[in-house]
Amino acid sequence: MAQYARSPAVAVIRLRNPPVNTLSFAVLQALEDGLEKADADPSVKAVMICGENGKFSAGADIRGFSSPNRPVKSLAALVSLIESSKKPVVAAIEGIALGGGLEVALGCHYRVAHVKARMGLPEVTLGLLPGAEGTQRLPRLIGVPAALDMITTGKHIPATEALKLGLVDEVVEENTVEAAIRLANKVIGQPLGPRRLSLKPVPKLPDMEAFLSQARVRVKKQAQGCLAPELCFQAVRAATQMPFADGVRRERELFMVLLSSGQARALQYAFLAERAAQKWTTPGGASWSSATPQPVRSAAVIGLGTMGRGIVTSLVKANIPVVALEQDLEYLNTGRKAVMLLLEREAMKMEVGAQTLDFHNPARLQFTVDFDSLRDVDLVIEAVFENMALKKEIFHKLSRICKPGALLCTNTSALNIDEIASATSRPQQVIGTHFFSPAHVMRLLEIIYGRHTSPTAIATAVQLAKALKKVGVVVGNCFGFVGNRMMFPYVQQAVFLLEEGSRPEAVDRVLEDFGFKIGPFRMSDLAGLDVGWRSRQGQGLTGPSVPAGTPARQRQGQRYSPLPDLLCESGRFGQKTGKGWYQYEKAGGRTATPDPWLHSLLAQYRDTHGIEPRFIDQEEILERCLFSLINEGFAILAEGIASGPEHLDVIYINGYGWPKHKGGPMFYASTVGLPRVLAKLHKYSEAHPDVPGLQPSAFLKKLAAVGNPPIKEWMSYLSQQSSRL
Ligand SMILES: CCC/C=C/C(=O)SCCNC(=O)CCNC(=O)[C@H](O)C(C)(C)COP(=O)([O-])OP(=O)([O-])OC[C@H]1O[C@@H](n2cnc3c(N)ncnc32)[C@H](O)[C@@H]1OP(=O)([O-])[O-]
Repeated sequence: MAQYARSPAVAVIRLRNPPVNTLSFAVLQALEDGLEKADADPSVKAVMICGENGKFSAGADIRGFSSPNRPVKSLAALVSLIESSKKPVVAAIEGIALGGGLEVALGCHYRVAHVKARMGLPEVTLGLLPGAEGTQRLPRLIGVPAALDMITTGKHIPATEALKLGLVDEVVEENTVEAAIRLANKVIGQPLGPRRLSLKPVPKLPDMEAFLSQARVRVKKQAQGCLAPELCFQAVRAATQMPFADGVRRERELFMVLLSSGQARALQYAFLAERAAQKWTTPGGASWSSATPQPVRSAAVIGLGTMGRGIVTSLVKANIPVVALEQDLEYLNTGRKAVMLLLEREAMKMEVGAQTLDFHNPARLQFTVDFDSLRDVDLVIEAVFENMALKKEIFHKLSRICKPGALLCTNTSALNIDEIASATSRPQQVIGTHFFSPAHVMRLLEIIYGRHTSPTAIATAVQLAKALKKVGVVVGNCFGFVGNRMMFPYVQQAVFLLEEGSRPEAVDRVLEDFGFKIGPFRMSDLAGLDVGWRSRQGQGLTGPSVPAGTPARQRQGQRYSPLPDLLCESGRFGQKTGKGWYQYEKAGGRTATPDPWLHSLLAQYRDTHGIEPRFIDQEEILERCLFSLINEGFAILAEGIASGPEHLDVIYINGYGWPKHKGGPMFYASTVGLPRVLAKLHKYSEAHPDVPGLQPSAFLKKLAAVGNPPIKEWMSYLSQQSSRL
């Protein structure tokens, strides 16, 4: 709703729709009523619009875009109504003015912002454009380069930058509403023509055409398959080429194209999925709504390898004092240098000096080899390499040394949390925190609870993720957890496709064209092929512990490909050795080139094993890789390892480079249609009966059988009994 009040000559209209004052129909209607009332009242000389609870508005309701009654046209009409008011209208921007919220403010004749307010037109990140005439007004106010930047990136800018750009007229540190009322009183009677943005010309550039053509190339490059940035560009270009009314018509046409696109639906789903994933529950009944986190005022990190360094950097950036521990002075010194380098770089990027991050202060960041220094910390993150015996030894020590109540986290990508916790006397405080490399950059944090992990421990880890500006997703304990478990069948299919006739570059191209940042073979080369090799050796799948007489391409009755093992046996570990599935310019090089050596290895391999190579088309590559990954996702949901498909999608978007405009693997499956996914899995599993990853999961079959329900209803078809935990 919008509340109407008076401050003698100024009518005050307050947008009220908690928590972020989205512009629902009711809010728009009340805003319109308020404007009409102010217009009709001769004692009102000016109007001030502000938001309830220190927030102006987060714009249109994202949940409303899929509704047939979406308020697109009425929002644009309302912005015009504000602008055409005969009495001056001032926006008092506190907290946020985003999307339609900022467009309302652009309709106002003046804007006053609080110094801590942020403004932006993030529609592009939702697959849309600012369709309430924002693409036409903003360039008139702040010029084409700045407007194009804001509209095509969707970035939020602070009030101080908004002031420099001319987006707001005043920035205040005290009460914004009072400052806006003061301004409203001051401008009573002044001509409004020059303040109406629709009447202003777009500021000229010396060579607008050249600027626009360069900008278009930049926008296309950054878009990575997303439609919205290009259409945002076209709408802004229209502002430079047409009168306001024609530009608005063009904006509306482009908006409708985007609104009906699958990409907009996927991106809006991804936004809401990220919020849904914060609402964790466990099959044991623990939940975000009842668990309370413990404060984390200090932390320790054990192990300063690649992961540990990134984790220390993240903690320092979040202003949490850290003790960094290594096993001996040599490792400690190497780790310290690397961490300092990372922090220097981060400080430069953040445009704050090392002094603000304060990492030279031993009270903020301390390096040690002494376990006793961990006595008083609130939380420890162990980040040594993946070795169960070593991790158990460390946790045993921690359980003796750390203060009661300290949260004990293990950074692992696959190891059993319960087994690690069994080495302590306090398994309720042990939890998995799976960071992704580089840990100070990647947004995902998989949070893995064990059999005994307490709800408080889970809530504390979730809170930590927030403090680190990461997306924490709570999942159950199983081999590979969610992300890597779904990745296994995907990579397995990619390798089987090579055996059958394809090449790494062909498989990668198909998945990169789909939208992945890198395909499975470039990803393996980047991560290092030796990691999986060691794990397979540990599982007895390769190496000397494989019993004599085991068929080369079979393990426990299932199809197995020794190809990755053969590469490792030749010392090809990927980028770090300059050779893997591709060749690189040097060890540590990053430019992947197809390798004739590998092609001839594949030919020889097929000869040796009597495989007749065949041409494999793009459809088969895509379906076998993606549908086997999705199939595993259904098994994970059925086992209660994750609370919903949104959790899996958030993990894939933020940790595995899944294209956000395709909404995540489970959302993608819902758009393909579950009966089709099922039929394809049936087809491929019939052709490859010895590959369990292609056999459709019972949950997928059930959902297809009940008529392909929408994704938000999937979990209601899961009976409680099927939960494994
Ligand atoms: C008409 C044509 C042109 C106009 C287009 C538009 O305006 S497009 C829109 C352009 N605007 C945007 O893209 C802004 C998108 N929003 C944001 O960027 C952030 O939410 C934030 C910065 C507003 C607050 O961040 P924060 O970390 O403080 O909090 P938080 O993120 O956890 O959110 C709290 C709750 O609010 C909910 N919610 C929030 N916004 C919307 C919304 N617009 N809609 C619906 N719901 C919204 C959110 O789901 C959550 O609900 P839950 O899960 O508790 O039920």
